[in-house]
Amino acid sequence: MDTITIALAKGRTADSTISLLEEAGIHFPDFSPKSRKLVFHNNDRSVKLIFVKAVDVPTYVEKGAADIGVAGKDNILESEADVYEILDLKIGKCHFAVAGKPETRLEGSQRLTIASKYPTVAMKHFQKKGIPAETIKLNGSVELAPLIGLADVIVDIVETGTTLRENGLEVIEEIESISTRLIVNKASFTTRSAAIHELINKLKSVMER
Ligand SMILES: Nc1ncnc2c1ncn2[C@@H]1O[C@H](COP(=O)(O)OP(=O)(O)OP(=O)(O)O)[C@@H](O)[C@H]1O
Ligand SMILES: O=P(O)(O)OC[C@H]1O[C@H](OP(=O)(O)OP(=O)(O)O)[C@H](O)[C@@H]1O
Repeated sequence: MDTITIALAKGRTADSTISLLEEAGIHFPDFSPKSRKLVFHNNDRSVKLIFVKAVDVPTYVEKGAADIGVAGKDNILESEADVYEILDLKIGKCHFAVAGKPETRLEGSQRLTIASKYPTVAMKHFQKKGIPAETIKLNGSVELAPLIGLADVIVDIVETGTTLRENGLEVIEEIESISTRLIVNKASFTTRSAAIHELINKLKSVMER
């Protein structure tokens, strides 16, 4: 039997994604949220689940190491991976925003320095606005950058707004909504069409409930 490989983001969206797959009738008996195991099979071994860093999911799918991926729209946009985005799983909801100190103005600046875990998204956004900008890539705690003068503003994920608020920052501009998406490798979409569509349809019917 042909096995479909799904790359799933470790981290905060993993448990909800597993629950969704279980609701769709795809069970992983060995899975436990605390486990350090990275590879799981479903009961009939038709689906293999691999756990990868959230940021790496689009790469695994683009390169064909996984047929399907479950990743945040943030990482899909940042990677610019050449994959099909098929389904919005409506989990991990948040949005991209430009944020900074309350007095910060974007317009009229000579050249903005933007700190972000998402430099490609940030640069594209400011290019579209016609505002000269340079990016500094950070890997976390991005909210620190405007506070200590490393950058004028940040482009980051905002969910509840707590992290911004507790650091005296504000949303200056919302960029776009983020949620977890199902992506598919372009070759697999053709060569494994039946198995992939079966899985997509199972997930769709759970989403419609
Ligand atoms: N505060 C948040 N609220 C809701 N969804 C979020 C939030 N932060 C991130 N996400 C979504 O969840 C996905 C996984 O986030 P998670 O924090 O687990 O991974 P990460 O940002 O790569 O962190 P780490 O570097 O610690 O592994 C992100 O790609 C994004 O789509
Ligand atoms: O609006 P909120 O609900 O406060 O959520 C937003 C925060 O969550 C994410 O950080 P994460 O927890 O992944 O930490 P890190 O990127 O700083 O490591 C994001 O980068 C923000 O800092």
